[in-house]
Amino acid sequence: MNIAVIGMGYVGITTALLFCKLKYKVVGVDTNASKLEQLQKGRLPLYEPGLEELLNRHLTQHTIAFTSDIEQAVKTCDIIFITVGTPSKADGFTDLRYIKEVAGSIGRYQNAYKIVVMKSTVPVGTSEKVREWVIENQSQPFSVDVVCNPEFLREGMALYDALHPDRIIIGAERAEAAEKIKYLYTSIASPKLITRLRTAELIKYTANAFLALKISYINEIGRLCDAHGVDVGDVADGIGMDQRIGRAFLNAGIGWGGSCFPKDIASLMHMFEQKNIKPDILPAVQRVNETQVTYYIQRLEKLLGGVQGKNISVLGIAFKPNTDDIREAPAMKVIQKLHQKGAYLKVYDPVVFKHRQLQLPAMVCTKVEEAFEESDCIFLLTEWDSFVQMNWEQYLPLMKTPMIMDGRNALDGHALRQIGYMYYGIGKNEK
Ligand SMILES: NC(=O)c1ccc[n+]([C@@H]2O[C@H](COP(=O)([O-])OP(=O)(O)OC[C@H]3O[C@@H](n4cnc5c(N)ncnc54)[C@H](O)[C@@H]3O)[C@@H](O)[C@H]2O)c1
Ligand SMILES: O=c1ccn([C@@H]2O[C@H](COP(=O)(O)OP(=O)(O)O[C@H]3O[C@H](CO)[C@@H](O)[C@H](O)[C@H]3O)[C@@H](O)[C@H]2O)c(=O)[nH]1
Repeated sequence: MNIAVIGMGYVGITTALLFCKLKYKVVGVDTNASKLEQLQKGRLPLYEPGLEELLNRHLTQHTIAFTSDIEQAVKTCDIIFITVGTPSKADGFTDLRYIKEVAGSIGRYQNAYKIVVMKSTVPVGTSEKVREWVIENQSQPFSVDVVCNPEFLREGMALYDALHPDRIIIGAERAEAAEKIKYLYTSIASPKLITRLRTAELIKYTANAFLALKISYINEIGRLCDAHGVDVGDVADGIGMDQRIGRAFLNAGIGWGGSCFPKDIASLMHMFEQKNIKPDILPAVQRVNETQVTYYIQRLEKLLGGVQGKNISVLGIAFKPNTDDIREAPAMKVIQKLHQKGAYLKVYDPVVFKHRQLQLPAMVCTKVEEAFEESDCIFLLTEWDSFVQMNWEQYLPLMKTPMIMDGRNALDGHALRQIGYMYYGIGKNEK
């Protein structure tokens, strides 16, 4: 059985390599020539641990190929995964233009029965539309099934999550099509839920919104912890021991970002609005996240007696560790806001600037020590292991004012205070 994966981003590359690992022959399709060229040479066009080795293994074994020729891919593959982007516009409207384009091509070049699998995150009802868009473009009638198999991988953990998902959701209108997709995953031991198309689409959004809700909730509780001198990490540990709640996604900090939570919550709200239902919880989840950045900056202003003219150094710009992705990264918002307030900014990230050239109102450091030199405050915004584990003591003498604002509550405040730093987090009031 041959598999085509259309859209070589985080999800597409991971999906393609997963199925190679599961012993299928895969062709990866994209419209971006430079991405394809890199992939063909065994280079990953993004930073994601573990994927490049797997890519090279399967290129050597000829079990993976890359092409811009969607016609050939459609004609030679029985199962076609769609993994193109589904960005949301400012009003939450999900831009389905890439999905529609691909569905049109599938219809145009269809030469036999195909199963089209939606791995891209799409609003309720889209998979049904995809089937219509395929059929509309067919030159002669061929049968087609559309299955929704949402992806739950986390960036930075993509390969592990693809191999060990908590669950595999398969939405379909025809049981035979669902069974065929379930069969692809036979060697993955995770529970598999077969459900309706629309249900599968909604499960994806609801899961992301719930995870963001957990984070916003603990961040709001963190503010109350500050008012009472209570440690939010201890509260999270205590409530997380209740199996009905769980400890995951209760790490307080600067808030959630990335390519998924912000756009998926906006899309989910839009789905409510389209049906004239007013969501109450989702706007609050967004609001806490937006005001969390302001809360940190106000705290910093208070501690430094204003930030104008102060040297502030940001450590970490990726939206989370182990990725070079800066989409909706809280660090970007912090940099813009501090710049507007007249702070002099430096920024260091161990990975991002090796892969991306960015226009920032900040000096980009090539070594971590440059960030400490003459700085009034180190603002940690991505909890890379290299930051958590580094020898902070050796950099202290380089600073003008030895202050750390820990935007991820990731450092050992007690140890840092002992070596002479003024250390602050949010809701971080450990004994
Ligand atoms: N990034 C994640 O961690 C993640 C996790 C789960 C689900 N998702 C969802 O998966 C989808 C893809 O996300 P991503 O981050 O991998 O996207 P991405 O933006 O990194 O990559 C999308 C790729 O699709 C390609 N593309 C666009 N139009 C095309 C066309 N007509 N034909 C062929 N290729 C085309 C682009 O060139 C790009 O390489 C989105 O719906 C997203 O919400 C993402
Ligand atoms: O306790 C926590 C956990 C996460 N975050 C932040 O939340 C954001 C998202 O983190 P994470 O979920 O680990 O990363 P993503 O790669 O965006 O993955 C999410 O979005 C993907 C795309 O839809 C889904 O597939 C995943 O299941 C879902 O976890 C990041 O800014 C994190 O720093 C916190 O602030 N506190």
